[in-house]
Amino acid sequence: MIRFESVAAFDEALRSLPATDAQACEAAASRQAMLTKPARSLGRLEEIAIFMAGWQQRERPRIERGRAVVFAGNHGVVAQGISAFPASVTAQMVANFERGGAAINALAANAGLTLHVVPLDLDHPTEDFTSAPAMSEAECLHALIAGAAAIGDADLLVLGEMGIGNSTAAAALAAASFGGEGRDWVGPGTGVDGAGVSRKAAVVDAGLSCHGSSLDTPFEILRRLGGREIVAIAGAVIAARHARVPVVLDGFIASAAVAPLARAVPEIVDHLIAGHCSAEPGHQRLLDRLNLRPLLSLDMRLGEGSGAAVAVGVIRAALAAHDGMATFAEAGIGGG
Ligand SMILES: O=C(O)c1ccc[n+]([C@@H]2O[C@H](COP(=O)([O-])O)[C@@H](O)[C@H]2O)c1
Ligand SMILES: Cc1cc2nc[nH]c2cc1C
Repeated sequence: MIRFESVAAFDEALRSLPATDAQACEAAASRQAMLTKPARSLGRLEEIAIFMAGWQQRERPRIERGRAVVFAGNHGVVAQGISAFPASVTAQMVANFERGGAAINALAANAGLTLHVVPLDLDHPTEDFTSAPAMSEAECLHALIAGAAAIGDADLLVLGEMGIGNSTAAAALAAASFGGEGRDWVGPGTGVDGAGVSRKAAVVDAGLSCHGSSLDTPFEILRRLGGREIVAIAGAVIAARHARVPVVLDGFIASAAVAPLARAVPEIVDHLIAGHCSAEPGHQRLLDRLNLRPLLSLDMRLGEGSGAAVAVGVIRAALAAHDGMATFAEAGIGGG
């Protein structure tokens, strides 16, 4: 279990990532080649089965302990008028998750996932990143630890978030990690109008200029511009990697949590699947920078793990074909 007891421990965890199991990948690829279908005719379903085999270290991967985790956090930058909703909605939606009434409750159940909701100090929003670091070092480490602790004993992990204002923080993380200005990464989020989108761009630019050359390590980018739920996703991604647990990322904000990590260590994405491409305009660009190809593109822009949970249905389909199909030899079919 990864500890994140210090910034040095975080850096060490990020720089000592295990690789996929090449033997299990080879075994799964050989099995795919023997199944009763023209070579590669199941397209990305074949790649998914091989990906899952590598991380689960077995020729026939399974999803028996699929787990969705939704982290929630509040953001000081909401004071800048950058969301269509007030910060109070974060806690109200957490209560909705706990009562079972949100989209992710229905979609996690539909995908055969247990759902775990992790509210992170909602009564204490982060600082407004246009004038101060969003978090202290201790607060950022605490959020990383909460993320790592939430992975449980999953054999597939879905990561999502809830946090009014976090599409602005996500845009700032993307810009700090991959370059560009606020306007290259912002979008409507929960539904602000054109003037709101321009305000978001100015807020991101103000954050970038406030923190300037201090945005030089993954930890400092997360700490200065992120939020607790975003940092927790980063912690969960690193912890899952050390436990060799494949991860399905949700939308723009979940992807932005990985951006500071990927800038420094591009292979952090090797155990990640982008569940979908959200309608937030920066998401496709961000996925391109992360070198991730989304499974679905359904014009969703909800967050809370919803798009990733829908994508689990595709992953289950890939494993069902991989495990259940007959080989040419078993079926007595020649010429394959
Ligand atoms: O996942 C996405 O791509 C996505 C796109 C837009 C909005 N959201 C959700 O909406 C909230 C952030 O939007 P905003 O406008 O408050 O910054 C947060 O709770 C996210 O889960 C999520
Ligand atoms: C209602 C609502 C639900 C959400 N789920 C994730 N982000 C959200 C933002 C709002 C506003």
